[in-house]
Amino acid sequence: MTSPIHVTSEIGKLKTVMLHRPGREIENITPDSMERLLFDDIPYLPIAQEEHDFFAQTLRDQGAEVIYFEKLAAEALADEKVRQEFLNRMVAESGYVAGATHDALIEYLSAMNPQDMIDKIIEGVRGTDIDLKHGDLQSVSENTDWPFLMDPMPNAYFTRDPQASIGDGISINRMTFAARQRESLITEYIIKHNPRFAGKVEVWRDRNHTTHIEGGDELVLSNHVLAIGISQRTTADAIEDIAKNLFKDSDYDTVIAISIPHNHAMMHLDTVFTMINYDQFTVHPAILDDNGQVDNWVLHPGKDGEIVMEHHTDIKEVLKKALNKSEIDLIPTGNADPIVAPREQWNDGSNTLAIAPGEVVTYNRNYVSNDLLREHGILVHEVRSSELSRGRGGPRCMSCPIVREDID
Ligand SMILES: NC(=O)NCCC[C@H](N)C(=O)O
Repeated sequence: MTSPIHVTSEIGKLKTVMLHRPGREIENITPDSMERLLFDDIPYLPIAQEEHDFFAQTLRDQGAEVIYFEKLAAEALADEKVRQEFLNRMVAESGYVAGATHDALIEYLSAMNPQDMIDKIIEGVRGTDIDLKHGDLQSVSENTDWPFLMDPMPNAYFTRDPQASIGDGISINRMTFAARQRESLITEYIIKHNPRFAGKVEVWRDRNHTTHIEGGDELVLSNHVLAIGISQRTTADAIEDIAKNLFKDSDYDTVIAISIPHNHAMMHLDTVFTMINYDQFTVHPAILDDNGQVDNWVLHPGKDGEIVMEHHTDIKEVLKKALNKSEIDLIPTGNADPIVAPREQWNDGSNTLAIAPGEVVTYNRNYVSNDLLREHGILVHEVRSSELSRGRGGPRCMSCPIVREDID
């Protein structure tokens, strides 16, 4: 059976891509909750939506089918029994496994149609949304100075991270911070119950783990090579775990684990390193040492399902060998200027989304990086971002490829 997911590179022409349009969850961020919700400011929602619609239209204009996370979820939850099971798990993962608040949340959300319910869950549920008249000791003891019973999910528009399309399958990710962990529960129901995916997609690693991995760290470099960041969000043991699964059940036989700084600005590998052509990459200079080196480990299948690992530092040589290229062009963010590079990386100047070999979508605000890409022969489609980038993610972060054409 043909899988509805087919992604064997970072650069094959983008045919189908999953987005989430920012909603009221963005306006449920407060100065007090910003840091915990992984935001550095509170975007102005109407402009963020305008910018996101422009991004989506840019992808459509280049031939991509745009499908929406929130719509796929509502379709997946059409069946009453499935919806109840989902709701119980979502309320439990929001901190309520029994008691008056649990029951009131289930009652409140069950009364909605699937689309309204999923929109409300992403938006967040305030204490004032439900009438908790029949309080019990537990609900009285709950944290009443926090206005939400169920936190908003403002990072939902970064559809790159809760899952990753790899080959004809997917990794459904145990994410790192509580602010995002529930997003991949929605992904699980989309893959299991949405008619487009149900029963047709191999799951390389599911979210039922304690070790975590996020899609911003998972780069599909070819039909048998992955790069995975060892980052603030992805642990070495999760990399080994998914590598073992892929080596056993897929055509993937090489994983390049790249060690990057563990901090918020560079929370994923794709905030500092992306593939944009057969032999061209963007790279933030700060992840390389003075000799252009970076610690990386190349994983291959060993005997009896074990993994063999080689340590390297010359990332260009590793990429040339893994991708069978005679030369690799690493294009530095901000033209490696000591002021421009950190500024443009902060606003996701390295986080390009390739929509075809040598053709990318980037934020217009990173004009030094964009001009350098053009000097290296890259076709750059710029999208506006004054508000979207306040969430610390760019075009690659905001998109989950579902289908790309194979590259020769
Ligand atoms: N792939 C990515 O780099 N995604 C950006 C995620 C930004 C979000 N505020 C987070 O910290 O998870």
